[in-house]
Amino acid sequence: MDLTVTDLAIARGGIPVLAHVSLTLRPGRALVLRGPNGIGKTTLLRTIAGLQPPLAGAIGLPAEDIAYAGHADGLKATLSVAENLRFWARIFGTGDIAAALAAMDLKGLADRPAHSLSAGQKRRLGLARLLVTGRRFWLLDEPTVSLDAASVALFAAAVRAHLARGGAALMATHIDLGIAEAEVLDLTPFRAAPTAPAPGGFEEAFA
Ligand SMILES: Nc1ncnc2c1ncn2[C@@H]1O[C@H](COP(=O)(O)OP(=O)(O)OP(=O)(O)O)[C@@H](O)[C@H]1O
Repeated sequence: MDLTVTDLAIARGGIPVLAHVSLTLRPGRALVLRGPNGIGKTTLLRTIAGLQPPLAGAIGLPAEDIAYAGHADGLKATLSVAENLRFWARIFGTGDIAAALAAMDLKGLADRPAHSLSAGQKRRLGLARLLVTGRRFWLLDEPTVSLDAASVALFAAAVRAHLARGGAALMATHIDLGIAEAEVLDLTPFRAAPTAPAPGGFEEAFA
């Protein structure tokens, strides 16, 4: 089954951000969302992940097929790296954390409490969590923030392996991940038209 977005209109803080966005993401494919700061990449990902409703349009894919990794890493600070992954593996009904530890080079940190990790190590753990979800459609918001070059390469390899297994990835990122087969969607043309000012102007509207 594909992830389909049809004629989507979305808002943030009550203000329309994007309109008429349509896209299709097929298993085995990656799509990179591009556009200037504030265009609405995060808002689009949050909407597709089911974290906020769209203003209009349709999203064709059950939320249970989606794993979302946003800006917050969502780690349990007092649990170790391995315990964090086991926790998520249980939530998602999967078992094996060894492959996730290996994929993001976390074996040597497995017993360290999450709160003691560096920013990049925390990010690697957050991304390793994707691997234990067992979900096919990954929605990733700036996944490489804080990662060094070696970790970006590890992450790109994990995404490629996911695609090869029939997974798919929709990613907002400003950097080139080196995933040559990824398609790019520039959201700039979909910027929503500014809303009309209220009759009587600002002062009347807020009087
Ligand atoms: N919590 C919020 N409340 C109200 N408005 C917000 C909030 N977060 C973001 N916005 C606004 O919503 C619009 C879209 O923001 P969004 O974060 O989706 O953009 P983005 O393309 O992901 O940006 P960036 O590249 O800077 O991460 C922007 O105009 C932004 O100022």
